Amino acid sequence: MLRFRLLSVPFLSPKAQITCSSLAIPRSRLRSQMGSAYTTSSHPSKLLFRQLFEKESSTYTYLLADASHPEKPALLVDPVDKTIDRDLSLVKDLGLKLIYAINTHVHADHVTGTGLIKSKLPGVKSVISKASNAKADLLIEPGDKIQFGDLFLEVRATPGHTLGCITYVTGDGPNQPQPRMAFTGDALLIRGCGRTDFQGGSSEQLYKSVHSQARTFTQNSFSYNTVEFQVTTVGEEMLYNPRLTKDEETFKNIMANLNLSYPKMINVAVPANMACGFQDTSSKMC
Ligand SMILES: N[C@@H](CCC(=O)N[C@@H](CSS)C(=O)NCC(=O)O)C(=O)O
Ligand SMILES: [Fe+2]
Repeated sequence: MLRFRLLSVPFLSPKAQITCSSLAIPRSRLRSQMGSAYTTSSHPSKLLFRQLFEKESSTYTYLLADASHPEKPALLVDPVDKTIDRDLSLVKDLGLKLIYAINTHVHADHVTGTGLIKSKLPGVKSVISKASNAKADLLIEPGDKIQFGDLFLEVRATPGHTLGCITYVTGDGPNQPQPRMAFTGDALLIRGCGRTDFQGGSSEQLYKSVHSQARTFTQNSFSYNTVEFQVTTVGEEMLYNPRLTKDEETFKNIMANLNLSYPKMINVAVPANMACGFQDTSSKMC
């Protein structure tokens, strides 16, 4: 049974909103796309969804909003410092009200934009897991529910890539988008998974957390991550993922022998991301 703790934000009405957009879309086309709700089945969906790319780190940010709500509340998942102006410009163009800037984890490959967003839009709340030990306005825990308009994201624990990694999952129930969408950060990648040799990483935890969460989804639920453009499904990964389809011991052996070089930003990004991306970690803005 999931424990839901509703996060309250003073200016947010009981209904919430989300929206997303790709950088590749010329600004002139954005307004015309705004009216088309993201829908993947005959089930009516109010979710607008955009995937945004940051080319230096090759990472993705997701913008989600409840387009049917009068205030069009929105949130950004894994914003990058370098692309904040672009993201906020898009939020403005689409007539959205950004209420949350959320991280899946303390990233090693880019500096988060959550602090910069707060400095430009003081009403926005930064969000990260309590278990990450990072600073944010809202320190979420598994079972929490992040409401935006009539839509919400569930908070699921998927630790193992780093300490306190979270997967955010679109809500279940009437008027929630179907199939469900999971924002997995770097926990589950397409035919891969996050490495486990960073802060708080554990191949045992990653294996267990991804498998236990996967069992709670239908096979056609979507999985979006921070480092790959395409979407995959939970069912596809449970069948074809070359790491996670192995038994746990084989998985641990694979993960112990990846021999990957470290991301070039790691020594800057990890300390800054403990405080919303600020180099001055005593900043009051986080
Ligand atoms: N040398 C690469 C390193 C890329 C890398 O470490 N990617 C991370 C996700 S970003 S924290 C990862 O977990 N990769 C898993 C994998 O199997 O590749 C670089 O410099 O970018
Ligand atoms: Fe990562």
